[in-house]
Amino acid sequence: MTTKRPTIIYTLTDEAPLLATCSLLPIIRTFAAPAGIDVTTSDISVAARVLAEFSEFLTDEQKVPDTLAELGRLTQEPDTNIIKLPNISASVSQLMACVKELQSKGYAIPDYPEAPKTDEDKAIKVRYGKCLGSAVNPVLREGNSDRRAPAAVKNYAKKHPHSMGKWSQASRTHVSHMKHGDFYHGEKSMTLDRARKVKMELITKEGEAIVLKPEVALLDGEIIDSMFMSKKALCDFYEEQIEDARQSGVMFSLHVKATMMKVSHPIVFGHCVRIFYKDAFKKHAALFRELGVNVNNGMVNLYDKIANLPRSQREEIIEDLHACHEHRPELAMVDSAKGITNFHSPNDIIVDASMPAMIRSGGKMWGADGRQKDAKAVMPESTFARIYQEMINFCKTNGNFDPKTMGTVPNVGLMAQKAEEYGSHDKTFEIPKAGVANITDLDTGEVLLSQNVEEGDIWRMCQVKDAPIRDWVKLAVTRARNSGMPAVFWLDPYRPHENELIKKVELYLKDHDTTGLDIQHMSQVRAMRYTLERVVRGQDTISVTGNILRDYLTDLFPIMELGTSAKMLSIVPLMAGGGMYETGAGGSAPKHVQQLVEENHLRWDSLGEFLALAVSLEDLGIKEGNAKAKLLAKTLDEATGKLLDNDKSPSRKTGELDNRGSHFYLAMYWAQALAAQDEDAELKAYFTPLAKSLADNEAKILAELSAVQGKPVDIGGYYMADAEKTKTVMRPSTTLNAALAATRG
Ligand SMILES: NC(=O)C1=CN([C@@H]2O[C@H](COP(=O)(O)OP(=O)(O)OC[C@H]3O[C@@H](n4cnc5c(N)ncnc54)[C@H](OP(=O)(O)O)[C@@H]3O)[C@@H](O)[C@H]2O)C=CC1
Ligand SMILES: O=C(O)CCC(=O)C(=O)O
Ligand SMILES: [Mg+2]
Repeated sequence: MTTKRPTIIYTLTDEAPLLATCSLLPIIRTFAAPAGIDVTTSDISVAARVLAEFSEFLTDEQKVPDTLAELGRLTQEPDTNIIKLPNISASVSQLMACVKELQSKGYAIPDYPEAPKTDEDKAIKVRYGKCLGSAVNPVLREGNSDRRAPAAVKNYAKKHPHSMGKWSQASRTHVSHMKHGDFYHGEKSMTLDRARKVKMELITKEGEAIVLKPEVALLDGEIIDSMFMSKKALCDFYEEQIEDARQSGVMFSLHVKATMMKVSHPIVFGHCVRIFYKDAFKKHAALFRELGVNVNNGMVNLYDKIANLPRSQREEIIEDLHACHEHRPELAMVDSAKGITNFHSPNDIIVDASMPAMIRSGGKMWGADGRQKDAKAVMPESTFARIYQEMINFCKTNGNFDPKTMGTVPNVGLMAQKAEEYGSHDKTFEIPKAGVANITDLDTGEVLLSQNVEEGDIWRMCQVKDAPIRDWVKLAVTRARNSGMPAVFWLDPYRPHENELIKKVELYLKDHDTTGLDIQHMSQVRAMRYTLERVVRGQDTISVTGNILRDYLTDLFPIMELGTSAKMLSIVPLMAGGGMYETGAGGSAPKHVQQLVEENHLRWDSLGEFLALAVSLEDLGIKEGNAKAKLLAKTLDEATGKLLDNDKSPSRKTGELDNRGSHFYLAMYWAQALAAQDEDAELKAYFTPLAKSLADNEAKILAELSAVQGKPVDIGGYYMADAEKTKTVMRPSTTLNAALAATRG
């Protein structure tokens, strides 16, 4: 029998979370060691994934294993315990920047072929495609999602409410979505009567059969959907909305999720940009074609492509673009100081984070003049856009939410095994010719679902397997039971897919004892209204949702309740028995890196990591019968509570306590909690000296940590920072480093 040591796998990702890890990981290892727990790492950064993909271009010393594939495999093992930090879901421009940086560091990987001509280049583009967008989370999320604000965090937010912008009834901010011709309106759905293999095929009007996806293996009981977005309806919609914003004098902003919906949303984004600037695009059509301009990747792509043109030609284009603004509405800005608009890159405005930010600030977005103004938030797909309008209506009527009194809305999300739209990118196609798009049984030739499509329409197939649905229903019942909160399934009976889900939910609820539980299902808009009526009365309600709403609601409610989704507990009970603990529900905060590099201050809050680590340790303790791990979890929670009470979270301002300082306090409080307990004498003896040395040296350590702030630092890269340089920057307190080293012996 092998006696594998209990192991926590800590992911190394990108940007602010990776920087924070440099400081936090040595602390975690110091505390885990005496419980016999190994903390190993797994590098799943964009850079590591690119290098793993293009191994044959590298020297033997440069080659790295495919850690993401290995981690994905481990999610199938029952004792796996992963702490997953947010990672970059790269846009094309981010990927190209990453490639450039790696090449400059001597990695002879190929250029990203934006407009491939040869078969070889086409193959390279396909391989780079694997590193684009949300390429990590769907591989690891082999379980459904349980996201909530722990009681200590919620109570802290009630005591120390964050600022909220005022909502006025006169606000003209609103959401605009398509009323016809989008994915919602033409959706068809079915539950499979048996396992089948299907293909996705387009039969053109001329009778040509074009196989878009040769084979998808489907399981018995799986729900599949076929849906398309009409290009014409989308473009007409944009024309109307742009004109409506101009006439009514509100700013125009476009909100998509191009990271997760990496095939469809860049196309949806590109149409909007081309329509907005249509006169300039018409005038320069031939040149833009020749240059390979592709604004599906944002205006940044256009600016890059014209950068090397003769000055006069470049200036003429810029002038023509500017001239378009004269008869267009004002554009919402991502960074008004730098002149970066909402159209710069589809990944700058990511709907799950951008809409809550707008609602939190009273329905305002930034204008080019640096002022906050009302905006038309355009979200073409109507399926989920309506929830935001419902919340806006509520805020206009009732005023802004009050974090001091509002109830909490945890989420149970259907996510496992690439559920629903978020797993559809390999089954999403821009239709090359008008015709009929069929999902056809490969063996019998039976057409299961069929759509009439035109050239340029976006057609996709979504899947959700039966086992994840059963698991999701079970998780919802468990959470309702454990929390005592009502649980609402946000399911729209007018939507064919959700109608299929409702049947399954009703069936699988019967597998559980639901006596005394309040479990209902309602359409999204009603569910939002019902939940908000409770929220303002301080009542809590679990939202049980599909994959997209999981994503949207776990930023939306936390941002209202806690000011950020970084403070969420985000658990993925893996269906094979293991656990993945995501840290927070937000992303990798690129702006924080900029502040670190310019001013050596990292405002990233690792609360999400602290919470995830406690649950990971607790789970490991229970599964391995490791009492020391359980005690580490309990004392870590105490330390986290104390950190909140004593206000030792990072400040946004340079010169004040930052991420590294808050890690010091966590270590000190954790060591003190272990020194104070009497359940385990060994741990008490082990941590008492550390508790003492940290407390004795508090002032000295803080001085060392703050002395470095205020000056620029060099971490030797962005996508692949230099490990030694980063360590020097992120671990500047020799006293703290020595105390940790002395403890580990
Ligand atoms: N689980 C995952 O892997 C996820 C990854 N992403 C990826 O992250 C990147 C950035 O996405 P974006 O939409 O900008 O969202 P982010 O969540 O990264 O950022 C939004 C803002 O939230 C605040 N914030 C988020 N986390 C923290 C934290 N721990 N401490 C302090 N503040 C925090 C920051 O505000 P401020 O700047 O005001 O300090 C930040 O600018 C993208 O590549 C995206 O795809 C996004 C979501 C989840
Ligand atoms: O994987 C991504 O790109 C984003 C994930 C996300 O936003 C979420 O899970 O909340
Ligand atoms: Mg999200």
